[in-house]
Amino acid sequence: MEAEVREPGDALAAPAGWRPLATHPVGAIIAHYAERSFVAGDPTGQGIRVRYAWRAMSPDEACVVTAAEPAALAARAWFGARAEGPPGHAHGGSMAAVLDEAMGLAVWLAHRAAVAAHLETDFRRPIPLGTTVTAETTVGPAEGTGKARATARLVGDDGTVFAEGSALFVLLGPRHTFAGGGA
Ligand SMILES: CCCCCCCC(=O)SCCNC(=O)CCNC(=O)[C@H](O)C(C)(C)COP(=O)(O)OP(=O)(O)OC[C@H]1O[C@@H](n2cnc3c(N)ncnc32)[C@H](O)[C@@H]1OP(=O)(O)O
Repeated sequence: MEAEVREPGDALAAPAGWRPLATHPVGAIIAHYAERSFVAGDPTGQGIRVRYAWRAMSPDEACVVTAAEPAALAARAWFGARAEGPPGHAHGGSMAAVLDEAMGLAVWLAHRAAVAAHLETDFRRPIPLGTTVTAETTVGPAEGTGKARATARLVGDDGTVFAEGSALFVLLGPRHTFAGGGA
């Protein structure tokens, strides 16, 4: 039997100073993919609900990237009964999945479409089911032949850091085969 879990209500709304991802010219395209994804693609389900947001960045912010109009990406994420791992708490895989997708989409927004090549996660505190957290991301500049590093953390509304992630993304080019696909 699934645990009784508090619904997020308005808690998934963009934080103050942030706007829904679909209102950003590039973000609108990215949001289209997020709507289909395993992580954010079930906005009313009992697993993970994720809503992305962006804000403009000033050129002197630490994680400035190469986009013409630098933008930061964050997410509000809620963990429901189907995201359960330890009793009453979020599964580590669900936390890592939120970190992975938030970092990935932040790289898409800063650079271009990319896939994770290497992902690390530190789990700092268990997330009680029914909790809404903010996924904060940073993205570094493009490196080498086309890769970028990103970080993300899941932060509670009281400032609790539940998990931290870092990842290397490979920026997709003509030699890659990720467009389309499926059976
Ligand atoms: C809604 C949208 C979702 C957003 C996405 C969310 C993120 C995801 O979950 S993506 C899905 C999970 N990821 C995958 O399935 C990727 C599977 N892996 C692959 O397809 C390939 O290994 C791929 C594309 C990452 C790299 O392949 P390829 O481009 O041939 O790599 P390659 O040329 O060897 O390496 C490119 C660079 O990356 C580096 N690199 C590649 N893999 C790694 C790795 N695991 N660790 C460290 N460095 C690596 C290489 O050293 C090289 O560096 P440099 O440019 O300095 O020489």
